Amino acid sequence: MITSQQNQIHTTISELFEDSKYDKLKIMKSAAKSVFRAMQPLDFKNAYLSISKEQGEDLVKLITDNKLKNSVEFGTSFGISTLFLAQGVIETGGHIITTELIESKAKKAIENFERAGVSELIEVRVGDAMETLKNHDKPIDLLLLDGWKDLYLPLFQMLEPNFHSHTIIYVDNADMKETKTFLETIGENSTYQLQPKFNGKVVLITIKK
Ligand SMILES: C[S@@+](CC[C@H](N)C(=O)[O-])C[C@H]1O[C@@H](n2cnc3c(N)ncnc32)[C@H](O)[C@@H]1O
Repeated sequence: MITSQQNQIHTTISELFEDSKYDKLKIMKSAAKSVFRAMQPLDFKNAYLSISKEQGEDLVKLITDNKLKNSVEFGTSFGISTLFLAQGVIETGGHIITTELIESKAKKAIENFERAGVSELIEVRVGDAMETLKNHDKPIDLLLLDGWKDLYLPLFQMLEPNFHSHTIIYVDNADMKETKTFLETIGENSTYQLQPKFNGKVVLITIKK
């Protein structure tokens, strides 16, 4: 049963990666439009901006190796990373809360989760993560940060009461300027340890034992 479900997820992920090959062009067009102002999520309403296949496979391993169940994701986009999370939590008996600001993206992601047969594992919250996750009061085993970088710190601080000794925070785009500032702040806190991966594109934050 799990195998056929895994195949269905795998097929959907492959189709989405195929569709995402036009992302570079879309990103360039959006960047050109926003020369005179900071780029905003809406500028990328048609772009996947997804994690790589290698990162996704690594996330699945991280979940299964550490038996992570309760996952929270900031930044769903069209759902590629969420589907990798689903591949992991199917094995551990867990589930996912994911949140996306742009309604049309969330809608498409929900369709993709249905197509992959994993809707029952995923709760999609549409809106600003600072609102949709505001009253979260359940233990978080895995937090995936992959939304707008200026929110990494406030969101981390807001969700911190839900962390426990085995929580893993997966920080994507760790090499971006704003993320580096966030990581410097977290690095000053003796509670946490930071482990770079993928040549610094990703950093894992864990609780010091
Ligand atoms: C890098 S993309 C996420 C890619 C996705 N995790 C993947 O790998 O397939 C970032 C997403 O975060 C969303 N986002 C930006 N600000 C947000 C906010 N305040 N709350 C929720 N989502 C937000 C953007 O609309 C965008 O779709």
